Amino acid sequence: MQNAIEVNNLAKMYGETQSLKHVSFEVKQGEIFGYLGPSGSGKTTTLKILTGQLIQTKGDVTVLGATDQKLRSASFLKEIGVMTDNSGLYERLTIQENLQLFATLYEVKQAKARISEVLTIVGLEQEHKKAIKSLSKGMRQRVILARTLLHKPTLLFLDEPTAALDPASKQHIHDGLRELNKQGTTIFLTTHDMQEAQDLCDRTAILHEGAIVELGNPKDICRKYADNVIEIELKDGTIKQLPLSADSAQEVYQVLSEGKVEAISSIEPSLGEVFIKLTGRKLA
Ligand SMILES: Nc1ncnc2c1ncn2[C@@H]1O[C@H](COP(=O)(O)OP(=O)(O)OP(=O)(O)O)[C@@H](O)[C@H]1O
Repeated sequence: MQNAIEVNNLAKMYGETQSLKHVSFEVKQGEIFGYLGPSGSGKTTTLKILTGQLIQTKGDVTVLGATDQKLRSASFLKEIGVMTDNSGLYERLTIQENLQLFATLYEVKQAKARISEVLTIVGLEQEHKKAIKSLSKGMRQRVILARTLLHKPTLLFLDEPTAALDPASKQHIHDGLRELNKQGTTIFLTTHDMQEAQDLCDRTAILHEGAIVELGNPKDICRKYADNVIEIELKDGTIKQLPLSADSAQEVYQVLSEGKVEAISSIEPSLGEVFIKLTGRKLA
């Protein structure tokens, strides 16, 4: 199957500032791909190049088979959905009226039914009569996501979709994204929230100062940086750390057969800890 996104040796200069350096990765059809990095690492720059809003200095980008000028064509824009923090909602109108307006603009067929579908995906079907001005930040974000979905994009770009949202609102957005993904939508999302990446993404790229420093499944990345140590918690509260090797087998067998074990776990760093290890930088 053709990849949804292919990026080869991508570089971007803003005057003298190099914001991307030789970035290469691909996103498979049907994946949720997380593009992680701290502020200023180049996430938005990449997203803008992939969605035809910015032209790269060097390198090749193919999105849904489109390259160069085609990334700015109407037919390409119909295939993708782009969600940024730029709201553009009409404050005095209701959720339903806002979506109706955008459905007309996008020439969405059977708009009423589609609006009902997207509201169900974001969990706002009961709230459709509420005015935008009465909504919380999290609910507004869900309306923006619903608007992004109206024209049934097969590939969705999300720029920090849950930044500054409370945990319950984050959860609603995550549930909506999982549902969309289940229906076949490929999702590319930027975030500096490592927990979000760990919970949601099939694969993630970690970006640092314009370069990818790690790429893979979040669990595999964490395992790669694990210290290969297992921790045994005994019923008397003692904690033993043993190397994950054949030499530890006898000791593990002994405590297990004596019925002393409360829990055995492997010690793996979180994605956030891996990031700090790789770059020496903390995330927000
Ligand atoms: N229009 C611009 N002109 C000059 N420099 C820019 C411009 N846009 C971005 N940059 C620089 O390029 C680098 C990458 O910026 P970018 O916005 O892509 O990072 P980011 O990872 O999305 O950050 P954030 O999480 O804060 O949005 C930064 O050093 C930034 O200052």
